Amino acid sequence: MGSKPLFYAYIALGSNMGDRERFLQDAIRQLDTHEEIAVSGRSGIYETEPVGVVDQDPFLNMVIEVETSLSAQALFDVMVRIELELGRTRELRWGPRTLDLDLLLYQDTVQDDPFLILPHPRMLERAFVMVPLVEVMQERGAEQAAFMAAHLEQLDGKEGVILWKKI
Ligand SMILES: Nc1ncnc2c1ncn2[C@@H]1O[C@H](COP(=O)(O)OP(=O)(O)OP(=O)(O)O)[C@@H](O)[C@H]1O
Ligand SMILES: Nc1nc2c(c(=O)[nH]1)N=C(CO)CN2
Repeated sequence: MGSKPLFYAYIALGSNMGDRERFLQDAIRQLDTHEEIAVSGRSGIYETEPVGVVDQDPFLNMVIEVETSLSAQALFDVMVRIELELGRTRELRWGPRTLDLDLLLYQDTVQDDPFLILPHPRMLERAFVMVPLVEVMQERGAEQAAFMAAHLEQLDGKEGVILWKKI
């Protein structure tokens, strides 16, 4: 990534259609292949109950940490392109999807552009995001790990209950 400054970001991945694990692994590989993105940490993969539209198959969810020289918007653009390439269907909000990529955090950026809100506006309510996020942050010794862990305790598994940790 040359001599450009590097930024940290956390990305949530979810899939509940087709070969779910394959979609997650392919998305990670595509992100890591980008010359300005390096995947620097990953959580385990969790199977979780669907939140929102509950009458759908369980999800696999995980969170990765990336180092990037891209801006938040440029990183998000890459994520959207990967979602489209891996064939995500977008018919129903909170409905089934082959691959969903959400940008949770980009450094300590706070912004409310409706196309890219940071931190992700619903992350603190979702066990399927917070459990793997805390796991990867603690592993990486990230600055905000303790803050996120405190939020996780308050969550008490209300939304997106973890069914089991797969890997
Ligand atoms: N931090 C963010 N990460 C991902 N999408 C975001 C973010 N901030 C705003 N958005 C916007 O949210 C919109 C809806 O995203 P998406 O289709 O992934 O929703 P969803 O996955 O069904 O639900 P949710 O947003 O609750 O996860 C997109 O148009 C996207 O631009
Ligand atoms: N368990 C779980 N439920 C969801 C998920 C998800 O990733 N995991 N994604 C949704 C749309 O963002 C809606 N509901």
